[in-house]
This record gives sequence, C-alpha cells and structure tokens, in this order.
Amino acid sequence: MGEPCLDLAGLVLTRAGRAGSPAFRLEIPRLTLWPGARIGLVGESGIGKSTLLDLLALIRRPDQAKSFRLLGTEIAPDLLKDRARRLTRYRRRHISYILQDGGLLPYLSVGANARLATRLARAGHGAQIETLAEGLGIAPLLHKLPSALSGGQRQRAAVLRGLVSQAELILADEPTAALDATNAGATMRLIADLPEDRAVLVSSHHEALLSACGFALWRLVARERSAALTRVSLEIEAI
Ligand SMILES: Nc1ncnc2c1ncn2[C@@H]1O[C@H](COP(=O)(O)OP(=O)(O)OP(=O)(O)O)[C@@H](O)[C@H]1O
Repeated sequence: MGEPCLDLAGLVLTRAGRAGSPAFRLEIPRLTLWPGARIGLVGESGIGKSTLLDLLALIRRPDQAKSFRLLGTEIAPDLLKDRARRLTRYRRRHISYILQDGGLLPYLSVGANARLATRLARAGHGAQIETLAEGLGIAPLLHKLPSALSGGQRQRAAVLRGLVSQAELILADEPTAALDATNAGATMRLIADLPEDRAVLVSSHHEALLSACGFALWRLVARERSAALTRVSLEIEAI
C-alpha cells in the first residue's frame, strides 16, 4: 500500500483564551492519512477544524509533536523549530491548502492564479485548468480578476487554484461554505473525484453532502470543558 501521506503522533497545540474565554487545547494522539483517503473533518463551530488544518498545512506550529511524517519524511524537528524555508519547501511540494477566504492574488486573473499554482508546485502543464474550471462552473471567469467575482465564484476560483497543484495532500477549509446547494454539490464531488493517489481532508458543516460524496467523517469533539480550558480531540470514524 506504499506509505501514508501523513502519519503523526503526539500533536498538541494550546491557544490562550481570548478575553474571558477558556484556553483551547487540541490533542491528536495519532493521525494517519493514506493516499486515496477522502475525509470530512466535522465538528461544531469553534471546535478547532481550521486550527487542525493549519497545523497539517504546516502554517501553525504545534507545541508538541512526537512525530510528523509527511510522505515518509520526519519533519517534526523542522516544525517545532519553525524552520520557515524548509517548511515552505515541503508545503510547496506536497500540500495544497484551499483557504476559506480564497487567498487568491488580487492582481492576477483567476486563470493566472491557477497557472501560478501549477508553476510553484512544478506540476507541469496547465491543460487541466480549463477542464476543472468547467466542472466548477467558472470557465467563463478565467480571465477575470478576483475582485470582479462574487463570494461564491471566488470560493470556486480558490478551489480551482488548489486542485491544479497536483499535491499529494489536499486540505480544504469549508470549500463550499459560500456556495448554493447545486454548486456545493458539484464542487464537493469534483474534490472527491480527484485522482486516487491524492489524500483529501475537507472541513465542512455539510455532513450529509460529505457522506453523499463518499467522505468518511472525522469529528473533533470536546473531551473536557471548564472555565479555564476546552480540551479537544479527534474521533475517527471506522471506514
Ligand atoms: N486568533 C485567535 N486567537 C486565539 N484563539 C482563537 C483565535 N481564533 C480562534 N481561536 C480559538 O481557537 C479555537 C478553534 O477555532 P477554529 O477557528 O479552529 O474552529 P473551527 O472549528 O474552524 O470553527 P468554524 O467552524 O466556526 O470555522 C476556538 O475555541 C477559538 O475561540
């Protein structure tokens, strides 16, 4: 079966509480994502879905990590020491992170944003940009600037940019939050239908849609809630 895209152990991140709210601690004793995985990350608002995705995307530094293997390479020391250049290199090569707010470069058209993503990831040809844009219903918008798009169109443009990079690990933070039911369905199916060798982890509040598209659900749950601390961990659904 080869090696996992991600295999990590003993991950802990604590955030101090904001004015009057309890501190937040995310504990992931073990997490393994195999190529071909289609996982929906679910849980109530504020439970830590974006925080976990940021950790897995190497954007947020954990307080502890016993092991953090990305495509077989142990990067826990780089992560804990925040070695930015190395982390950027791992991210560019192996991870595509689709952010809720798009993260598109404002001075490049939708198509140019997508082409830049293929170049940065050294993903080669951009021929599939048109095909993917077609599937997302935004082919006529490829020449437009992000500022000329609606929120939902911009979200699909961000998904397009995330999917052309051909990274082995695709992370997406609520990629259908701004979409109507029809476009949400089409977008989620397109993500689910990515090539089999990719591992995909998508956070969403649309559990029924995730399940309908064949995603297994991983749920973040509060193990402990007190005035001082909310302690959160991950429940992994047996596949
Ligand atoms: N800038 C911040 N500083 C400190 N704590 C924060 C900050 N942003 C979020 N938090 C806390 O971190 C925890 C996790 O937030 P996160 O945004 O990861 O949750 P989420 O599950 O993605 O929420 P949602 O579904 O609403 O997007 C929350 O308890 C929140 O209060």
